[in-house]
Amino acid sequence: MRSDGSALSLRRWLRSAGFAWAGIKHTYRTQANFRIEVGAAVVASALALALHAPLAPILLCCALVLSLELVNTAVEAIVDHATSDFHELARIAKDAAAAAVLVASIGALLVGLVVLGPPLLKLVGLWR
Ligand SMILES: Nc1ncnc2c1ncn2[C@@H]1O[C@H](COP(=O)(O)OP(=O)(O)OP(=O)(O)O)[C@@H](O)[C@H]1O
Repeated sequence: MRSDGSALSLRRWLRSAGFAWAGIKHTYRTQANFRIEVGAAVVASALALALHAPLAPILLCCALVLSLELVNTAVEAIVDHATSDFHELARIAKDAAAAAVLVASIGALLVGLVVLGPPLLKLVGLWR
């Protein structure tokens, strides 16, 4: 009985994960910014590994920026579905969602500079 329940929960979880993966694939296909952010995440993570810098803050920042880009894509889709007319509330929703990505990206850039900057400067001999 209990194992049946666990199997059902796992199947539900896998089904939800499938929908989520479809959302990631759609965003990657349609949003150039998301592709750039994925590329930046790969480069920053590889640099952290190569320079033996802390990986956790880099991964956390990448997850935050990519998640907010996914939410931004969702907001754009909902707004476009709701109206094709120009509307002040539609503008506010899209601008605020885009601003969330911008704020997270600036934060991620600053964290990247703080975490990766010193080991990079040491590597090129500009930091003792
Ligand atoms: N229906 C609308 N009503 C009012 N303003 C809108 C509407 N649709 C878009 N805008 C304005 O135009 C801006 C750009 O909208 P758009 O949907 O092109 O977003 P985008 O960030 O360029 O999307 P994408 O990344 O998919 O190209 C919005 O941030 C908003 O200011």
